[in-house]
Amino acid sequence: MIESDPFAGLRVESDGVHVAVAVIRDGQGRVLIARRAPHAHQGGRWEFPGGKVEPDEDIHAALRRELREELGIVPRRMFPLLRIAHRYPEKKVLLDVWDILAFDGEPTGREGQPLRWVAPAALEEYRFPDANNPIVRAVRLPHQYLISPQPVPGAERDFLRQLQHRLLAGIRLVQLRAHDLDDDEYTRLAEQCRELCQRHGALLQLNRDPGLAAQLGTGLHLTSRRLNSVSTRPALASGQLLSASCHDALELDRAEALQVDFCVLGPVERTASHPGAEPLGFPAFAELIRNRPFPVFALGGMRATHLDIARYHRAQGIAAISALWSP
Ligand SMILES: Nc1nc2c([nH]c(=O)n2[C@H]2C[C@H](O)[C@@H](COP(=O)(O)OP(=O)(O)OP(=O)(O)O)O2)c(=O)[nH]1
Ligand SMILES: [Mg+2]
Repeated sequence: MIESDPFAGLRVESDGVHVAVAVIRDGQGRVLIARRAPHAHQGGRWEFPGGKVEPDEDIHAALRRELREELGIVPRRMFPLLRIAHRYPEKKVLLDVWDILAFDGEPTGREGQPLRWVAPAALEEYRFPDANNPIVRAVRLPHQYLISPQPVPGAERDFLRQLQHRLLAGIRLVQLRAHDLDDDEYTRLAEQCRELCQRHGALLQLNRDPGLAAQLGTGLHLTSRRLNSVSTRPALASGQLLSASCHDALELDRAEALQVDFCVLGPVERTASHPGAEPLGFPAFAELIRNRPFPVFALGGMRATHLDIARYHRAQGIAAISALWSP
């Protein structure tokens, strides 16, 4: 079954060339890439399969046709991933990127193009067109972002034990949110979390001053207040991700200006942790993240069962405290 797009039927508002792009995954989580013909636009670079949407097509028809023509497969289950408007010196494109989770057939390079199945972490080794950077980032991120509850001072061991359980259960992206700890307590706990996360191949985002993340070599998560107060992107080494909390279009604009690697946006649903906040709902969430060149997680009242509806609305996935900490 093909998941429909909440924006299907809407004509593309960009004046760029609308391109259907497929992130095709196999059972091991590897992603299929192809090498563009030498004389094509962006020739010789690696790409995610796809091509231009014809004037009489919607995005699903274009994906089905391109995947049949280029690879000989039929997509069965897909979610929208990102839409990226990018201006090359010679042309503008709007990459409409879809995650293909199930398909029929065995992909072959039907136009003679070399194909490769690549682990997400190895995508960095390939040269893609410049517009593809957000796609590579989204492919490498998981679909669940665990935000820690406030650790009780003195009960750090219980906290770390629970974090380990969650990592063993498959959590791969964690934010240490602990505003109640003083700087020394936070730093000690952050070092222990970093070690645990490293051991499980998970990414850790520190929600503290930027210097600590730089010093410990972790990612950095900006609260919306910090997002609004920093004027330049905090210095982090490559591979250390910058994320931010956003509530509205202005904060998403700021995040975009700082070139964040990903965001959370909410509250999408009513949530016990912020009872006064008016929820956005998924349609407004989808409208706010439309054409943002970075992955966005839905936050606020999310449970694991919201994952499909969130992804249907083009979220990277869900972010949550209690539902992911003690499900
Ligand atoms: N398919 C694909 N196109 C990309 C990617 N990144 C990127 O910038 N593009 C650009 C390059 C091209 O300008 C445009 C896609 O055009 P295309 O050459 O694949 O179009 P097509 O399959 O319809 O082929 P044709 O009709 O031009 O022969 O989008 C990507 O990852 N995959
Ligand atoms: Mg193509």
